[in-house]
Amino acid sequence: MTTRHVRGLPALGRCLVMGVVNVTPDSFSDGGQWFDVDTAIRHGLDLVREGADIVDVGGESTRPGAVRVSLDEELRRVEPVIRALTEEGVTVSVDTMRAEVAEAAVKAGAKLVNDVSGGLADPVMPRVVAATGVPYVVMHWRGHSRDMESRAIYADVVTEVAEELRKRVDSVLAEGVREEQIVLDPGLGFSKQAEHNWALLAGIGTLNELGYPLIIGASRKRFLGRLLPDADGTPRPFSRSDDATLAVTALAAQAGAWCVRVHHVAANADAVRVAAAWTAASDGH
Ligand SMILES: Nc1nc2ncc(COP(=O)(O)O)nc2c(=O)[nH]1
Repeated sequence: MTTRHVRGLPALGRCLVMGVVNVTPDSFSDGGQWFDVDTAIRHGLDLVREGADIVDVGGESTRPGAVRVSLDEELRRVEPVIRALTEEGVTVSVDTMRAEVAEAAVKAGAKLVNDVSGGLADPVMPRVVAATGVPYVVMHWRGHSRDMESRAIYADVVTEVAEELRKRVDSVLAEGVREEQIVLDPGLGFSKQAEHNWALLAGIGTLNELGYPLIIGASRKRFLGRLLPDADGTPRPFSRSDDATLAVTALAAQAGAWCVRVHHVAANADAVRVAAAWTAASDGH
């Protein structure tokens, strides 16, 4: 699945690396660092130099408990960054749940719409994505940040997430989105407890059986910190979770992820190449 081509996006025979530029004051893992437009643009270019194949630009924090920003504020944050990075030849995705932001982002040059709500937050989104024709990330989601944790209840998380993603795919296809536009994402950390995230990572093969490219977004998330607590039991902070992210990247790439969404690009760009070399050698046997 890692070599699957998604229209308008690089096809490199390996898992792609999507670098994150959160133009927000409050994202959980890097809130505020790239809130200034010029800083965000420079950071996006740095990520490409580090090896990012795609730069994901988001203007609204999706961390648990986050309060939504206005449409105008989200547009103000992302549009200039997307336009400037596109003008520099960068392949840009827009991380948004809003159809109007997605439409403006594609007009500014975005080549992929990354919708953490999978079309549930804004019912107009699938029609807008259908009209633009760009690839569309349908992520598994069970509600907005403010109360997503109350919905983290599963009897069999892999089966249920796969089934709910299948339903979202059917719904967006019915709105005119084409099969070849769809990319799926299990939504690690979104209405999931740590054990659910690990089960979904172990279930990448099952999720791939849905038949669509898969993005994995584990970078710096809390379940990694909880796995690696400090001596006093304190979960490792996100700022020191890049090494654990790297291990997930290599394993996810080898398990068949189409793309990983990460903050620290350079090391993860190495990890996907290691996974590709290892897979190529094992395929040779
Ligand atoms: N497709 C996709 N998009 C996402 N956007 C934001 C976050 C939250 O993490 P961040 O605040 O560090 O960006 N996670 C995902 C994810 O897992 N998958």
